[in-house]
Amino acid sequence: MRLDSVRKRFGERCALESLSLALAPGEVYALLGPNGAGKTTTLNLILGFLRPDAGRIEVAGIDAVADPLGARARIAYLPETVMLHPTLSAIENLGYFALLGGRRLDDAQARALLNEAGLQEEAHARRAGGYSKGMRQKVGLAIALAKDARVLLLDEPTSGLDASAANDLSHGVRAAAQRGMAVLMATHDLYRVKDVAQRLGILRDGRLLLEQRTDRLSAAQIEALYLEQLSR
Ligand SMILES: Nc1ncnc2c1ncn2[C@@H]1O[C@H](COP(=O)(O)OP(=O)(O)OP(=O)(O)O)[C@@H](O)[C@H]1O
Repeated sequence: MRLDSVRKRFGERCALESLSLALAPGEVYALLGPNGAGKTTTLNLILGFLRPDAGRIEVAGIDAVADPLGARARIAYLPETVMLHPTLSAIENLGYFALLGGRRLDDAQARALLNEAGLQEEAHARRAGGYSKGMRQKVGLAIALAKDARVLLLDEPTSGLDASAANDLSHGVRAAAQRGMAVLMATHDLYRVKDVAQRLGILRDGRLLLEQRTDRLSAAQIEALYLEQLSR
């Protein structure tokens, strides 16, 4: 997936100014930035919910501006808040949403995906109405994995989750990358970036200030780098 010199304005306000990003299959990229930096706008442009004013967006070789539906068919998306049918179980929710996407799952396939996304076995057949936010996010990730997409987009996937749920979800995100998906994750969770992502980018006022590999950085160094960039 790649973005080349993408610009997006809302009236006078410039949400993105010449943003270029390239992600390889199997790579997890953490997009960091303060509120209003342009992270959600970036995801909405890739999803085709917004049109750029300038620049190119390519998803799995498809021009996402000219063919947003074609691109979206190759994208799985996990929003910050996952909506599930409260009276259906995780297995039933997953089966329902996978079917909407054209894929019929049997019970074993559904359970395997829920395990991969980190949802504990005892919750698989329970009604989703009683789930915590972390459990709903995990079902959302399983739904995303079921789509067999080339690109996975996540918007603040661990916001509001406890450490254990956030850790399980991070594990599921890595599993998605191991399947060969290019994963772009907008996040404020600086301490988890190193565990999940191979690269990070820091966005502020619609500009990418810095891109860096995470392997040689500690979590504390990532936080220091972030704060230093934002104080400039
Ligand atoms: N539909 C819209 N109409 C007008 N302005 C918008 C719209 N969507 C976003 N913006 C503006 O564009 C800028 C980028 O917003 P965006 O939501 O992409 O930031 P963000 O990095 O996702 O922030 P957060 O961390 O709070 O989710 C902000 O200044 C925002 O007010």
